[in-house]
Amino acid sequence: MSRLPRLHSSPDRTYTTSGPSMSMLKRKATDDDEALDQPRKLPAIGASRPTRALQPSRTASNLAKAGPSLPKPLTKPQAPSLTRSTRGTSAPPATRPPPPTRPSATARGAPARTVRSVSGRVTDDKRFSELQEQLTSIESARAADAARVAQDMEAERSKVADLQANHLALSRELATAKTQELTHRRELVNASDEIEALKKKHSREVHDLEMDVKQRDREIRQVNEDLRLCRGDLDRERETVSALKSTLAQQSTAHLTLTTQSQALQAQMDAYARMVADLTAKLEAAERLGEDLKKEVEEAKKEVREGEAVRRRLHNMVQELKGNIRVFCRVRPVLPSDAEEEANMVFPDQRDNKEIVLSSTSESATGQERREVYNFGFDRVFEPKATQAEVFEEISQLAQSCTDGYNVCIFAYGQTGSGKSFTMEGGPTEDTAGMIPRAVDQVFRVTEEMKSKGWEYTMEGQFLEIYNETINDLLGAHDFDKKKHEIKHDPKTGATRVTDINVIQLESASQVRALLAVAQRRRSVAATMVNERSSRSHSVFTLRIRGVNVAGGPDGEQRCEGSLNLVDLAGSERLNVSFANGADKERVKETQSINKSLSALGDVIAALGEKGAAGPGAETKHIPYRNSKLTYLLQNSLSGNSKTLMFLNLSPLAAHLNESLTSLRFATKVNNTTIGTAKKARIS
Ligand SMILES: Nc1ncnc2c1ncn2[C@@H]1O[C@H](COP(=O)(O)OP(=O)(O)OP(=O)(O)O)[C@@H](O)[C@H]1O
Repeated sequence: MSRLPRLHSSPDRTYTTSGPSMSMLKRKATDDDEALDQPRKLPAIGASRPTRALQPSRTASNLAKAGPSLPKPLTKPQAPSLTRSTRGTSAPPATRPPPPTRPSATARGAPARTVRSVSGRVTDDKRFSELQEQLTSIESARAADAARVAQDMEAERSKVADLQANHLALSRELATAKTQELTHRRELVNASDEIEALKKKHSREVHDLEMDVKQRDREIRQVNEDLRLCRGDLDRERETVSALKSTLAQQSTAHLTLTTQSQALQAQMDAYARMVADLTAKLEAAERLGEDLKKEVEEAKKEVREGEAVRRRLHNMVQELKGNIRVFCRVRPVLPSDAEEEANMVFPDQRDNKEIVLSSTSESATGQERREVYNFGFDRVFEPKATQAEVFEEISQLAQSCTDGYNVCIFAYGQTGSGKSFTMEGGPTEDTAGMIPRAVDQVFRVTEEMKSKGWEYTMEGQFLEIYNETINDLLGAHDFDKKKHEIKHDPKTGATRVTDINVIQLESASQVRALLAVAQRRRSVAATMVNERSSRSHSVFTLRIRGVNVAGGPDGEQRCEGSLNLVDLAGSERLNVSFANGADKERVKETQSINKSLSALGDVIAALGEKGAAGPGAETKHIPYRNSKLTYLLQNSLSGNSKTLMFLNLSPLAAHLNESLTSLRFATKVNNTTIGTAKKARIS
């Protein structure tokens, strides 16, 4: 607010010339005018200056002060008195020479009085005219002063008028300012309220934002965790995809043929194929001929089904003739990493490939060189140069049996590093793919073909390992399976179930391969002195297959259920080979557990052989399946209508000769065993 000049509140205030001069007032007014443009401080309402008494005007005082220099105001000039007593104040000063003594009238006579009176009158007239002049000048000075005073008065009046006008304007301004102040105060109050409300709103918003930020932080942490898991999954998926890609590349040119089927069966099959073609042609013709020929079509269909039943019976017969338990021996090639000497192994039977002969030389006590020769015969012996495709050719029909409703079990047995995993799982390329992926491919291919004969199949798979007599799910959600699994057999259906194990519906061969890759990574692998990445557990891949034929299959059967168990056994080496120093207790425990389960497997096979040899009536013979988790799990695949194949994998190195001989003797025992109804032809 501007600092306005304080004005007397009373309208009748009298301004005197002792107040601020005009120029000051003007300057002040100018300052005030300028100040009006600025924010001003308004005077407090009702404040007023103390009223001052009206002062004599400067002109009057000036006049008063000019006393000594100016003649005193004059009274009206009077004629001089002729008597002393009538002498007025205008008598000449005392210093004046005393007037001549007047002679009395009697004494002086008239002429004397007349002289004296004329001279006095002349003096007085002179004096009077001087006074007259003084008076005139005084009066003119006074008139001039009066005019000046009047002028000053006029100026003061106009100033007063200006000030009053100014006062009025300021009063109005004050009133306006008050109104504005009130408005501003109201606005201020409103603004304060608004600010308060805004502050509250702001603090609410800040609080909300803080909560939001915390929520976002939590979400970010969650998202980061998800991201980490996703990255882990992605890495795993990438590995799977790369494995799948390589597998796919292998499969693109894979060509598997079934050549081990007997000539007779093949001829029969061809005949039936021709017959099916004829019947199909007849069927088409019959359909064209209409309703009358439907009966013939039905008969033709029946013949097709009967043909399929005959094929199955013949196929089964061929398998049974080959023996329900068979042993294949496979020797791995010498690897670039093998530093040791090669063992002496020969394969004399080049036509049927059923023999292997090992020989060793040692020095006798007498210093003579002693040569020992060991001759073994099996259903088939594969030399180191045998390819995966050649090996699979021999087992493909066995794998196919599971689509006909049989339980099939294929083992790989042998010491660590002898090539079990290579045989069962194989390498990443198409050529090196092992028995499991090839068998799975074949099963899917066969089930596809069987669709044309009315069969619809569903398949499911599980993959587990037995490590230290504990079952571990290889297809579980996590790398380390903490669940406790139990093996349950259904005596009515002969089905085997493992509790809490992941059983996955299988839709395609590639899906199975992806699962196998995941399972393979999880297998318990530990370092030993013999093989850097030695598998110290038994892995069991089980593929269960269920077929439904609504129209009825061979022999009118409408359902069949089979299983394919592919077992990669842990290394069979003896304790003292792997752990000569016995330092690693965990490894010693592993090996003891492995040896226990492998000897339990041998015992079960031996007991089954004894039971088979005893013939009918030996049903009650005890088979020690429960002696190990492995034999208990495979109980239904080692007896009854099951078909069992054991691969004996051998190392070609001389350093492993003793282990190889131990394995060969065990395999011979198994090979000499007869299980079930079929008699195995012995060739040794
Ligand atoms: N037929 C073969 N052709 C080429 N390489 C082979 C063959 N058999 C085995 N190998 C190689 O020999 C090495 C050992 O084989 P593998 O791991 O299969 O032995 P293993 O018996 O399964 O051993 P473990 O008991 O430790 O699992 C591997 O490097 C494998 O690739």
